[in-house]
Amino acid sequence: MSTLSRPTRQAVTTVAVLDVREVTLRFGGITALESLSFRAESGEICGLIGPNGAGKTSLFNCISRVYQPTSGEVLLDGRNLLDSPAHQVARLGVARTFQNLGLFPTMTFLENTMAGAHPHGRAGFLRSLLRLGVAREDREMRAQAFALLERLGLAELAFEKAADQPYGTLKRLELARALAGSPKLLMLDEPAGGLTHGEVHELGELIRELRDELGLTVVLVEHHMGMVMGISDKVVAMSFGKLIAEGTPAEIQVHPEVVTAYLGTPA
Ligand SMILES: Nc1ncnc2c1ncn2[C@@H]1O[C@H](COP(=O)(O)OP(=O)(O)OP(=O)(O)O)[C@@H](O)[C@H]1O
Repeated sequence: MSTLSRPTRQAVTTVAVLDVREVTLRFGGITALESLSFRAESGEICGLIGPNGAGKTSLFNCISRVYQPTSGEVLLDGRNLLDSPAHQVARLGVARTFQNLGLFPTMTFLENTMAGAHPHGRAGFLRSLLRLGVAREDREMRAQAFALLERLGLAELAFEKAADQPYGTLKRLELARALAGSPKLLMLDEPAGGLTHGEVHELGELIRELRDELGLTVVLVEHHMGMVMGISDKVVAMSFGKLIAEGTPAEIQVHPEVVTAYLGTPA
């Protein structure tokens, strides 16, 4: 009989894709975020809710390095994002959309989408100057951008300018632009804002499908409760810069502190 002992089960320590640790953000006398912590696990859609001024956008801005937290850490796959300069965050795998559409109106759908892929350009500055390898990379980027537009049902608009297109269409284009950077973490800032009821439902479905197809982890800031509760695996609720509750959509909807934060009175 073998003397080898049975393999012991190793302790499994999971590293969250996004791990926000005790983040505090102050603007002079205003505390926008106070010692806020939460995790988004791999493949999770994590909804972030809270009344106006709760600090949701400030938190987004800390994760995407627009703001420098006063203290705390923001880890992406275990690596502190705050150690990296803002311009490297996209390259590390973080992409975001904006409340007020961060698109270039005079550029075509294809060009706008390709703009999201630039952080991954491998040609390098010197090679770019010498035009070495740039043409091939450009072709690859165009093909990838076109495939994304196709996936989002925008292929027929590839050579149209973004200006004057319907808002719902531009929201999809912004999603294409964010995905062009091949992110692991996709941060969506009020994607349902300004959309019709039907468009919100479609967008929710699309976000879930893209999460599955591309293996994304998604953080979703949204006031549209139907969308948040419909597609999130987990919901994090904030009020006055603090986390007040964390749980499944069903748990959060009846959480007394969440109800109080929204209604202003205890449930
Ligand atoms: N650049 C800034 N300078 C000063 N105060 C700021 C700044 N950005 C945000 N704040 C303050 O921080 C707090 C949180 O604001 P934030 O915009 O993050 O909230 P929010 O939850 O995203 O709100 P909304 O749902 O209305 O977008 C507010 O009191 C806001 O006034």
